[in-house]
Amino acid sequence: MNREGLDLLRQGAGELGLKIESQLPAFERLFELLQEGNTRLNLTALKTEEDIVLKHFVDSLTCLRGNYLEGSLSVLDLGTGAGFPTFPLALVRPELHFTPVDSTRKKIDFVRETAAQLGLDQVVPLVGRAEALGRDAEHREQYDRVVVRAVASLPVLAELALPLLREGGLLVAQKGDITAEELNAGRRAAGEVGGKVQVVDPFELPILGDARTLIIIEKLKPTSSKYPRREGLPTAQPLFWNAAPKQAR
Ligand SMILES: C[S@@+](CC[C@H](N)C(=O)[O-])C[C@H]1O[C@@H](n2cnc3c(N)ncnc32)[C@H](O)[C@@H]1O
Repeated sequence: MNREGLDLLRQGAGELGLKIESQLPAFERLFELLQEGNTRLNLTALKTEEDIVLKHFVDSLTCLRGNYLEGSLSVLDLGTGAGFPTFPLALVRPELHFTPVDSTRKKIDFVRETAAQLGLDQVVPLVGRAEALGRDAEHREQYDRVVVRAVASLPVLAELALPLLREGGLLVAQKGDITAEELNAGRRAAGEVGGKVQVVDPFELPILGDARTLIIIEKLKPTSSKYPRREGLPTAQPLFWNAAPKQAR
């Protein structure tokens, strides 16, 4: 990473109230590994240094707003892709235990190799679909937190994530500008799967000013064994919502 990239990272993290001076070498290494991985595997659409620093690293760190990820918690990252938000969060919060999950094996292979290169023993990746893990006793109702960035609309996320959370656990969903319709469907879906939307926190991405919303859903009671529905259905037929299923942010 060049000096401009490091300055952007320092500044972006600083705007979030984070001091990351001692982690900068690890972020530089992550940047290199991501660039190598992109050349080999075409992992992410973001390729410029500024985009990777601001839209992957700083954007992932915004999940720390509101202090919902403090302490020695088990955190499942649903649809981690090339390891986001897991890697930036794991670098600045080493006490968190991460299970980054993705249905694409080549992405999880990359996440595993990268975690090993960065010495992040507390990051243990898993290939799988959230629908299957949510019905597997080894994973159902086992996690303190589910974090998610850029995977699906809020009603889909509620159905996929809430079965994985223990009672009292939180879904921390980092999204773009959310419409009233999506939020309304998300509230109803959360109720259906045993949760409640507790916080809707709109904010701007540091430096770029892009609209973001951090949504916190708390799991209040066990999820009905009806959920999650079979693979693909939560996305194809989102609970309480007829809008385009592919909307990710
Ligand atoms: C747009 S990418 C986002 C990746 C990453 N969270 C980020 O912020 O860069 C969405 C990822 O979610 C994964 N995904 C989508 N639905 C999933 C499911 N039901 N279970 C597991 N992974 C899923 C896809 O394979 C893809 O890698």
